Amino acid sequence: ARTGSGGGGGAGWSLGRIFPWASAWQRRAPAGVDGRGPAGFDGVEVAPRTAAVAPAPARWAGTDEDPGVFLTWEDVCVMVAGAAYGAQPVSILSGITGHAGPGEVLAIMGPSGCGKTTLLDTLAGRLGPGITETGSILINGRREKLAFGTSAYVTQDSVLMSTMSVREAIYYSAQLQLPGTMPAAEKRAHADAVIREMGLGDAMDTRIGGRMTKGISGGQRKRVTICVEMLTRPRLLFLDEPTSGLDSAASYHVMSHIARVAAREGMTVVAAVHQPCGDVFDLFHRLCLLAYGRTIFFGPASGATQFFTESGFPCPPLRNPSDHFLRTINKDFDEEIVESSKARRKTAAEAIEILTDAYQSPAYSEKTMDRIAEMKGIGGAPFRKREQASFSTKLFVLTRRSFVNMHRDIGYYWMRLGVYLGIGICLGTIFYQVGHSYSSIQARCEVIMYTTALLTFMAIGGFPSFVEDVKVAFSLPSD
Ligand SMILES: Nc1ncnc2c1ncn2[C@@H]1O[C@H](COP(=O)(O)OP(=O)(O)OP(=O)(O)O)[C@@H](O)[C@H]1O
Repeated sequence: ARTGSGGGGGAGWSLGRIFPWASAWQRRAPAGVDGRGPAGFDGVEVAPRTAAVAPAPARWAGTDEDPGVFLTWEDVCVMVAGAAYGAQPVSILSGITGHAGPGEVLAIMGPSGCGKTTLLDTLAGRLGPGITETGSILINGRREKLAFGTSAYVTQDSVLMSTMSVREAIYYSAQLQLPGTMPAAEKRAHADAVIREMGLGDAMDTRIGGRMTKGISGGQRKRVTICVEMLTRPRLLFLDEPTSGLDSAASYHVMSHIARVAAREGMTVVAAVHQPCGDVFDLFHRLCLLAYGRTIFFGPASGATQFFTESGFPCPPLRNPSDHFLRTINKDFDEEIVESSKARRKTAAEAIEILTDAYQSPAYSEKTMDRIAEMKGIGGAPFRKREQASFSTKLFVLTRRSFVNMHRDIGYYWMRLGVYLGIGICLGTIFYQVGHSYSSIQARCEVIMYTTALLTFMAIGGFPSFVEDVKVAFSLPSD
């Protein structure tokens, strides 16, 4: 199997050669981790969390200068203005507290609409206008806006250029995001490795496609988006529904790869996940379970089952624990009655109250607060902006990509070319041999006016492509 981007020793090239900033990580990583490199996606068996993704300290030992990203948030509340004019603001999140550290995967779970994406957006500093937040969100104990290349966000809806192939989409991103000093061949090798790690080897040359043209599947699109964001090996990675649209095997391989990279390189991963299967759930180090904007549970993922059992909602035998958690706390469907070990069966609304109160007990919430206090004392130097492509490289790559995109888009380029030719022939024949008399001055002015007006109006036809370009530009990590 081909080794991955951080493969190190066993690979023909090393992470340190590609990412100068990563050499220190590589040196620190234990031989067993480094020498192996991430297994390919295709059919390679990956051991569960206990073996393949050990807790962070075993893999990642930060230094004073580079302790990794310790993200803490306390009492985070998010309010959004009501839809009607003058309506009261609506609370989306209230009093959310938690933490995530290097080498760990934190899963945010909860019923649909509970506030998972809002929490991710809040932590990533991406809340839109009209939404207000309160509370304290700190990185290594200080307020810090992470510099370019330090954090990445995989959104729920992937924004990709429909005319590009998988390989091209990732190559162009690699050219834009990776350091200008890195040779083009290494960028390509790194992009190829990341593509294979995500199990996209067979779809490399397939067109991404969009609404009008069929291309890769929804699950493959998701993986392409993850590839694009993981190219720079960010220190903090936010993932919104990384496994949506994937079958259980693909979900497991994608998440296990992310967890392995996190453990090896000290990456902090915060992922909003809908309905993980048992194997995927086992990959999570920590779980933040939300219901209707409130915390139901925050702590080691392996401790959630015990928490539910102690609170009177044991997981029935042969049921996936994550299914059990979500069924217990989903009150969208009134008829749902959850099974409780206590005498009376409970409604989901009652279950949520019981679990929320149970989580406030010192055994659970105080542990979280203690860990947050520890993380706030980590300190370390602010994260430096990572090197990226030069202005001239960006200009060249973006111009080239734009031309490739335009000439492949029949509606944008070829049809308009046909229309221009038609208009040219019409105007040419109408105003053929207008002569040089005084009356021809008027005819010449008309030609200029028609040509200018038509060119202006025809330019509007390019607007949809421009909008697509803008979306892609905004989805890329900003400088
Ligand atoms: N800008 C907004 N204006 C009004 N309500 C909003 C806004 N953003 C989010 N909400 C509401 O906040 C709640 C949480 O939304 P969010 O997208 O965070 O949920 P989610 O848990 O990610 O859902 P899903 O799993 O279905 O993606 C929802 O009820 C949603 O309707």
